[in-house]
Amino acid sequence: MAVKLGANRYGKAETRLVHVVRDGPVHHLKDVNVSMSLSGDMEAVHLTGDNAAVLPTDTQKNTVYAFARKHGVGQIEAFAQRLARHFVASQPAVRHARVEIEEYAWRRQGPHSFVRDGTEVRTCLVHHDEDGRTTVVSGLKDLVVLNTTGSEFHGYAVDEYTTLPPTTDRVLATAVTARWRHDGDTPSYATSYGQVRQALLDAFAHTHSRSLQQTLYAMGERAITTCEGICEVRLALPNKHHFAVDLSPFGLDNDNEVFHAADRPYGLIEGSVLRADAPDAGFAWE
Ligand SMILES: O=c1[nH]c(=O)c2[nH]c(=O)[nH]c2[nH]1
Repeated sequence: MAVKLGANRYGKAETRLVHVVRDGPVHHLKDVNVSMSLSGDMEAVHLTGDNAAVLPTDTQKNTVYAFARKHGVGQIEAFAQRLARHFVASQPAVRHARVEIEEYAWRRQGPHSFVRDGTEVRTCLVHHDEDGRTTVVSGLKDLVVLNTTGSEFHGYAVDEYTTLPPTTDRVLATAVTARWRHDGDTPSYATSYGQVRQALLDAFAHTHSRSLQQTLYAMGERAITTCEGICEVRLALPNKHHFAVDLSPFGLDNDNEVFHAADRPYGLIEGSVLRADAPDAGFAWE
């Protein structure tokens, strides 16, 4: 039977880097998790055990630390591009690099004191290939938001297994995972991040929701129409259900005041919102 090698990539996953910039008595902190995958002419290592084309994943990890020392970290999108370009430019067998970074936020408490800022995580995904094509996707995850009213869900399809009561007033809560694709030059990834995050929050807070799907579209639309340089937003919104507790056994009413915050199962609403003339995504999301 004829067998051949299919798609493959390799790299160091989850290099945890904490970088302290000592600016006199005032220190600055970056806390990131870097994962990379390299691909290219890797037939020999798989088929014959010839490792000549393989830059060890251990070296990749060392490069992350060395680059932090030499160039600093800065915006994660820029750090990821520096790493991706380095591997494609310096290793003849490497034709494509994929670098994914998560950044954990620390809020300043003093000149050298910090407190972890909630659960929210900033993310990026960068691809760079030997033809000089670079794609940049920025994002965030675990941004937890909740509206205590302004959310309805009724008029849905019904069959013999439907028991969900329609509602015109419910709690709407989710942990936002959002990723947005840049097309063209984004002058400042820091500014862009703040703008998109705010657009997502504004749309969540100010949309009178008839479904989480409608809220998802409003969030993506707000980001695309108000933030320069992004052409597509992908969102994943778990519906963190809040069920009003039946307090009638205790002779108590419950007018949407006491809820059971259910953990699982949860509805998972996912979708992409694009500028109508968005260019082809190529390998950006891979
Ligand atoms: O906003 C919602 N969308 C759904 O698709 C759905 N399904 C469900 O049971 N509750 C909800 N809520």
